[in-house]
Amino acid sequence: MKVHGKPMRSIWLAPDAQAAEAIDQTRLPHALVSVRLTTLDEAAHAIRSMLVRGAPLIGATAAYGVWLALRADASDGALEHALAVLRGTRPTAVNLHWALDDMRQLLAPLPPAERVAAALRRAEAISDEDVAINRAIGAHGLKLLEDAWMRKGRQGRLEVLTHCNAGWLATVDFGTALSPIYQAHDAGIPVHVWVDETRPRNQGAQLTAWELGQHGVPHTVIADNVGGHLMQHGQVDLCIVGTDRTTAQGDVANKIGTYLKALAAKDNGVPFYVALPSPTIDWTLRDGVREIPIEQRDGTELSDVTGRLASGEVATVRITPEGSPAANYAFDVTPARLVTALITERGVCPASHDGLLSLFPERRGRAE
Ligand SMILES: CSC[C@@H](O)[C@@H](O)C(=O)COP(=O)(O)O
Repeated sequence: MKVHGKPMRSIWLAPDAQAAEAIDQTRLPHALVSVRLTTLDEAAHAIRSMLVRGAPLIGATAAYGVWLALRADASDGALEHALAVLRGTRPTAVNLHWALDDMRQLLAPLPPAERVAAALRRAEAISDEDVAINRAIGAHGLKLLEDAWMRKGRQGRLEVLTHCNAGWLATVDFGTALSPIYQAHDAGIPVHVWVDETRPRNQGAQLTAWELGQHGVPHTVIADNVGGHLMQHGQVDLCIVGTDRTTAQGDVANKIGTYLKALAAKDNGVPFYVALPSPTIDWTLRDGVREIPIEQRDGTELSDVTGRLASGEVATVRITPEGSPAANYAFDVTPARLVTALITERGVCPASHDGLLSLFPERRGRAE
């Protein structure tokens, strides 16, 4: 996507080809700065502390992290160590495991002398593939938005609600949930986006609002609890969110609070779409509520809030009483029955095992 008129991705190879560079998302929207990742530890830190975040971008960063590790030591032991370190950074997004399994399959059989160049090539390819996938998700999702706009009689605005950030910042480019929105906006559909603030880390208020603003998409930030009210009053035509892990039967884990939006959508007859690239499908799992590991993060993300003071200084302040413990569940699972359809790079399908197999027939009959 473009920032200040210049094309930009969320992660890229540094011009000197000695590091990966990524936007530091903890600094947005107050500052657009990049961070240089030169070692395995820096890549792992970037994922763990959410300088980079969003399932597809976590996967791409991990792939670069393997390359960075091998530059220091390309032995079998170093490769296994790098994979283990990166695997331990965040538990819910399965794209991380997908990327690491992919890197291992490619690199383990190679002689150590060939591993560094091969790792970089594959990390670059994973990034490029993510961009192509998200463009295709946008094209398939656009048809749904066009249909919704037609159903509305092309009157007023097309009102879309999204949760968290599943835009280009969460991927290498274009985003998943936001990709159809960008394409619809570019096609002249008057889209307006209700942006859930997405406590506690405020990815909606800080990242989605920034992204949409950069692209000129009309949007309004709302507190997380507003969506149900808007849906009851006919102010949401459809919801689109991303996902960090989708099971083989179509259950989806996404940012905490997604489930409540899906319940409200169901109660109000509002279509609830989930956009995902195929590396987000975990074909080994069925029952998302019982089987998907849910990340719990430090309670300070809840008790402390960061923002810009009137002076322009960015500061972090505590909002809860000293001594009150905070529980910080980062994701929840929306059962497939609440999902109207899944939007993938291969097309749109029902959120079910049969639906997914209709788009990914090569998985049929495979031992999960
Ligand atoms: C295309 S991104 C899909 C999800 O990764 C996104 O919706 C999300 O929940 C991100 O969570 P985060 O904790 O910011 O990594």
